[in-house]
Amino acid sequence: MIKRIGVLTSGGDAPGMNACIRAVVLTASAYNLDVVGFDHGFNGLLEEDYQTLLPQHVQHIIQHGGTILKSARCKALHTEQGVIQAAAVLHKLQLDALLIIGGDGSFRGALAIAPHYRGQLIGVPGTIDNDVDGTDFSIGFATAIDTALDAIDKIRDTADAFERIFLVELMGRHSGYITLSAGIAAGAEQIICPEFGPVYKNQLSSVIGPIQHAQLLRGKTSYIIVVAENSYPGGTIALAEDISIELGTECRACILGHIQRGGKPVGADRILATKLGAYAVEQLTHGAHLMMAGEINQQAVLFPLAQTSDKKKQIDPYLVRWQQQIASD
Ligand SMILES: Nc1ncnc2c1ncn2[C@@H]1O[C@H](COP(=O)(O)OP(=O)(O)O)[C@@H](O)[C@H]1O
Ligand SMILES: O=P(O)(O)OC[C@H]1O[C@](O)(COP(=O)(O)O)[C@@H](O)[C@@H]1O
Repeated sequence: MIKRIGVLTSGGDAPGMNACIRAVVLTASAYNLDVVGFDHGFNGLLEEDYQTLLPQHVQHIIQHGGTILKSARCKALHTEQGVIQAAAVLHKLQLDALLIIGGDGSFRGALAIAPHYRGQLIGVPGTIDNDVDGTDFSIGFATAIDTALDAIDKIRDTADAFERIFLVELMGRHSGYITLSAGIAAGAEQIICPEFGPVYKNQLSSVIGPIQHAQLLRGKTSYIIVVAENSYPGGTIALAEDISIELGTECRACILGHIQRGGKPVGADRILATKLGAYAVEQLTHGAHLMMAGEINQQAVLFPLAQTSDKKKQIDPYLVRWQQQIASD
């Protein structure tokens, strides 16, 4: 029988985290559980920076981006002393469980605390990157795609008007999910992301060839390349400069950056966040431990936290093939 649970948001914030906190608090209240919210991710846990969360505290937050609990990365949790301290605080506050809304890094943090903690640990995937195994989508991904699309569509207007080549850099530290999805939905002519193989300096033929082909044989005037961050030595601005030199044509870069993390969550993220937040609390009452609450084929499922970090989550191979063989031709 659990009575008190803690909740925190950790790592890159994602639109829909507030909707998830709301679902956690409302569901916990329905099961007569007390909820304590830690501020600033694991930092709040280590520093005992927390607040009691009641249903009235989560009123009208479902539509807001960011997170009312704040998010952060926490260096101290990478140390043995840090994880022991985290477990000690959980025991001190008599918390029977901790619910972590974050990405695979945050779940590694939970796994590090586990050997020292007597209570239950459960994760809910919240990251725009959608790079967590064990769930079709993570909270925030759908909104980030729409935000990126809004920007890329606007860039298309000016690219068309000036007949320019544009590089648009999108987020995703280790995964091309955002880049592939936004690139497909925007009708980008070319996509550069880790899963498509590396692009090396001074070996730009794989990038330049398709541009020339599109210009000469297809009469393309504007040309948009979406690029995942960290895809090129020196970054996307350097890539734009190198392409300009090779082609002898102006090529501009636009770094979308943290704009992708903000904004009102779209409906799909609010629904996913509500479902997974509620499901995670219910599963805690059934004893779930070291699990992530994910969604596969529209079904809420539990998935071992230890396997969420495998970084093997595949981007859609059908869309990859279509993009490489048909759209980039
Ligand atoms: N191996 C680890 N051991 C302990 N804590 C970790 C570990 N990996 C990540 N964390 C904690 O989780 C936090 C968030 O992880 P990060 O990878 O930055 O974001 P995300 O959870 O969105 O993937 C880190 O700042 C750190 O506090
Ligand atoms: O805001 P920061 O610390 O610069 O981090 C940027 C990174 O965070 C993200 O937005 C989200 O990543 P996580 O959810 O894994 O933390 C990445 O796409 C990006 O590389």
